[in-house]
Amino acid sequence: MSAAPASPGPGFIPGPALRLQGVNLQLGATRILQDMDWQVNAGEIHALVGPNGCGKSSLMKTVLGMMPHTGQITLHWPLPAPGVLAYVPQAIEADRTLPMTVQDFMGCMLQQQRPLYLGLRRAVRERILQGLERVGMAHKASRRMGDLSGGERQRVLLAQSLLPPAQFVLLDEPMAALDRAGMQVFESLLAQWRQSRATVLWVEHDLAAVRRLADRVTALSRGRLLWTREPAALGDADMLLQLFAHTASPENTRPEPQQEAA
Ligand SMILES: Nc1ncnc2c1ncn2[C@@H]1O[C@H](COP(=O)(O)OP(=O)(O)OP(=O)(O)O)[C@@H](O)[C@H]1O
Repeated sequence: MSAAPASPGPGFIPGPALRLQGVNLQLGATRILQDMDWQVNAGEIHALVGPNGCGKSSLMKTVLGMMPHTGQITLHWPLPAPGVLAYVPQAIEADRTLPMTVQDFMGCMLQQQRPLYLGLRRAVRERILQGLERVGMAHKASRRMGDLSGGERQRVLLAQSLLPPAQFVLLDEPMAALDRAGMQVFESLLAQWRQSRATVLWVEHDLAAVRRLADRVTALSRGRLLWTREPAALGDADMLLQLFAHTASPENTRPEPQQEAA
């Protein structure tokens, strides 16, 4: 069962609705996304599921405008001025030798109006610490990014998505490296986004979590949209078999090489 939507808090700007029409993405000879017509409602937590390599992250990057797609992608913001978008990528690599602390990283994300080597303004530093506090990472603010564990890095990625508060949130496997306490933190963030009526697009492999926490779920297979349903549909064994029995890879548009004659 999906969690019952909490009533929105006062003063929140709701998130946008998202619409894709005839979206295709081809990189080199590989068709990554094919003929995507899809809609995400304003203010819903919408999960994207499917086998490895089926195109979930590519779809998310396409929505973010990071991919050379064809077709139309529209965000219907409820206010005349666009709001804030937050993105938690699947992973970031941090060079251990790079002297960039967690606090510096958060400062870059906040785009304060002066170079980092001049230091963070006190007000910015306080906001950063509040964000890190929210994910249990305030005590690591002075650690180098390259020295963090995978789960710690994931928590910092979640922290940067909180500043400033966003109305459209894109999460690519945000629970992948989290321990049990980290998962609870993530669930509380989801509840916060729900409360503020943010639109959340959430790529996830943990189908039990999706069933429990999402409002709707879309399944992808080999770069195509398979279905959009209520999360309870994930309890249907036949549906899951249909989804995961497929091989994951998108289609290669190049013809297979011919066997040479003996
Ligand atoms: N830059 C690229 N050039 C060519 N192919 C790419 C590129 N980026 C991704 N792909 C291919 O696109 C397909 C979809 O990748 P994508 O990362 O979107 O899958 P995914 O569903 O998010 O997988 P996972 O669950 O493993 O994270 C994969 O087969 C991948 O190899």
